[in-house]
Amino acid sequence: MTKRFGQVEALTDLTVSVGEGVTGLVGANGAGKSTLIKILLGLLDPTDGTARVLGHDISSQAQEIRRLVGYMPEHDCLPPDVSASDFVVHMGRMSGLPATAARERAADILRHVGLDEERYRQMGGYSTGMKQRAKLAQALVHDPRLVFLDEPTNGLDPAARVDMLHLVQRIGRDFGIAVLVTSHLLGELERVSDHVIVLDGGHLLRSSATADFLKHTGGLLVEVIGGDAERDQLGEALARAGLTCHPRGQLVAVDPPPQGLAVHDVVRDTAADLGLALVRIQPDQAHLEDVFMSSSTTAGAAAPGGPA
Ligand SMILES: Nc1ncnc2c1ncn2[C@@H]1O[C@H](COP(=O)(O)OP(=O)(O)OP(=O)(O)O)[C@@H](O)[C@H]1O
Repeated sequence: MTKRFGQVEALTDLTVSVGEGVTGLVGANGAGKSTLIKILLGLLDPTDGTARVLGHDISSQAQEIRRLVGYMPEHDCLPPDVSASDFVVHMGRMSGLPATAARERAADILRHVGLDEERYRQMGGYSTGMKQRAKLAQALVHDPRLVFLDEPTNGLDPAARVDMLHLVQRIGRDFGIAVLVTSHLLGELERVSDHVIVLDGGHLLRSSATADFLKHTGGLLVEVIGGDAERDQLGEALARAGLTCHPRGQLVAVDPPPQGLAVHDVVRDTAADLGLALVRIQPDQAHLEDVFMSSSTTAGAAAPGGPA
C-alpha cells in the first residue's frame, strides 16, 4: 500500500505481513510506523492499496477489526482527572463488555501491567511509566487477539524500559495475543520480538525472523540514550580507552577487544564517567543496524503470512 499526506509519502508501495507472536516494527522517527498502524486500525485510509487484519478488510470491516484488536497509541491520551481503574472499566464497556465483566477484567489487567493501589488515583498525577502501563491496560481489557503497541517504551528510563519490554514479551508468549510493537531504538525490540520489520522513509527495508538478523562477530554493540552526539562522545572515549569502535546507526560497534581486556567493565565505566545512560551492551550479532546502513531498498518483500 501507499499513503501520501499532500507532498509527503509516508508509506511507499509497502507489502508486508505479520504473523503470530511478537513482531517488532522498527524505524527512525518519521519512518511510517504510526501511519501503518493507523491504517490497519481503519483510522486512516491508504491512498492506494489495501490490507486485511485477522482476515477482515480494513476499509469495509473496520468495526470488526476494532473488536478483535487492541491499540496503545504513542501519545498521551489519558484523561487527567480520571483514575486508571475507572478509565479501563470504561474502555472495556466501550468495547462491549457488560459492567461486571468490565470491572473484573480491568482489575485483572491492571494487576498484570503492574498498577496496584495507584489504579484508584487520578492519572494526571502519574509518572510516565504509570501512564504507559494504563495505556497498555486499556489496549488489553477486551481480551483482543492482536494488539498494536506504538512506542510503549517512549519516555521511560532504562529500568522502566526493561520492565515494559518484559511485559510486551509476556503479552505475546504467555497471554497468546499477537503483538505488533514499534520502536525508533533499533536494538531494543530484538530481544522480545520473534520477527522484525524494518521501515525507512516509508520503504520496507527488511522483514525477517529475528534469528535471521543475528550473527556473532566477537565484538560488542553499545547503545546509549541520546542522539549522534552522545554516541560519538562514547565512541571517542572508548577509543581513548584502547578500543577500536565505529558508529553503526545509533550504536557504537566495538571491534573484538585485545586479549585480557575486561571490555564490558570498560564500556560501563566509560559511560558512567560521561554521565550517559546505557540502553544495552551485547554481543555484536544484531544486524538490524546493518540493514539501515545498506543502501539497497527491498520494497515489496513480504514476511511469512499470519493474522494481520
Ligand atoms: N496527519 C499527517 N499529516 C501530514 N503528514 C503526516 C501526518 N501523519 C504523518 N505524517 C508524515 O508522515 C511521515 C511518517 O510519519 P509517522 O508518524 O507514521 O512516522 P513514525 O515512524 O511513526 O515516526 P514517529 O515515531 O516520529 O511517530 C512523516 O514524514 C510525518 O511527518
